[in-house]
Amino acid sequence: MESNCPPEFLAQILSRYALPTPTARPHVTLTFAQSLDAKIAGAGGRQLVLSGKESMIMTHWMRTLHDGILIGIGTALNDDPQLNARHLPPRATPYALPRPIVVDSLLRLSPNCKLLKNYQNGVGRRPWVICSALENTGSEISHGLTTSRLQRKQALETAGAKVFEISTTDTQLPIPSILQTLRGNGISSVMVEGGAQIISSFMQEDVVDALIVTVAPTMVGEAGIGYGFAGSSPDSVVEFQSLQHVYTGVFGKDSVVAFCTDGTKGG
Ligand SMILES: NC(=O)C1=CN([C@@H]2O[C@H](COP(=O)(O)OP(=O)(O)OC[C@H]3O[C@@H](n4cnc5c(N)ncnc54)[C@H](OP(=O)(O)O)[C@@H]3O)[C@@H](O)[C@H]2O)C=CC1
Ligand SMILES: Nc1nc(O)c(N)c(N[C@@H]2O[C@H](COP(=O)(O)O)[C@@H](O)[C@H]2O)n1
Repeated sequence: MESNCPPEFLAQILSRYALPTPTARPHVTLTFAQSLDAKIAGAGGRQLVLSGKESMIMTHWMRTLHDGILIGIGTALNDDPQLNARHLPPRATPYALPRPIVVDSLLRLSPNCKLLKNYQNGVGRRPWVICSALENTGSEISHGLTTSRLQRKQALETAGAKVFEISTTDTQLPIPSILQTLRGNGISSVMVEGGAQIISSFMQEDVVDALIVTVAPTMVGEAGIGYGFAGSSPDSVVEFQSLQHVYTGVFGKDSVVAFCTDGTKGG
């Protein structure tokens, strides 16, 4: 256990994983850092370091608790993240590293990204890429992709990625199918780190067992990137009935608030 994580926080979060894993999907922890005005990135998607040192360590510690860590291709392309636990203090027993999972319908991920470089250098788990089983030529052209779908798949596999194809008729990959694929391939717990569209989709599907939000004392402004919820309107709010507040704490300058389900949903 890391000293940066208060025992009551640990107890609440770890109790989620003591519950039986749902049969149809992994345990899902949705976590991100936001400003006071609920932005997770700057104008045009500029990556912001919102978390201070203490809450960032908490996030890295959380990463080690999960089998997988999932992001959308928007975050992968924008941030080129590593998704490891490098901010944790060194210790004799290596930390468990989560498997990076990128949701990427069209296979836009770069074979030169840090996730693949780290894997090639033996300092990261093999990344998994989840894509659509169907080609979408219109979208591929609009994203300026010049190589064929098969060429992109082969380039990613050559670089070390494992590619999973999911059937979909939608422009986006269905979250339940993604989760089912992960569960079927040995992932019992997944930490979803964003970005904006992925956060919105997971909230929309109501498949979140733990929601852990770092709130930094920062204002980003209206041009910043936030997440949304299609079911909400100016006249109504959407309540997550199954999420109960379990912890609020101070990590350096940030507040971290955690909600968990009672473990009865998920099938
Ligand atoms: N503060 C924080 O904690 C964090 C901030 N960020 C920030 O978020 C921003 C990126 O967010 P965003 O651009 O929204 O990108 P996302 O990382 O949310 O990826 C979105 C893309 O994922 C693909 N996708 C496929 N299926 C789905 C689905 N069911 N739901 C949602 N997306 C799906 C789509 O691309 P396609 O159709 O090509 O498959 C979509 O455009 C960056 O600026 C980053 O810095 C990111 C993480 C955490
Ligand atoms: N917890 C947290 N705080 C912030 O301020 C952030 N910007 C993020 N971003 C997420 O972390 C990823 C970067 O991870 P690495 O440092 O490369 O390991 C980034 O892509 C977002 O998913 N998170």
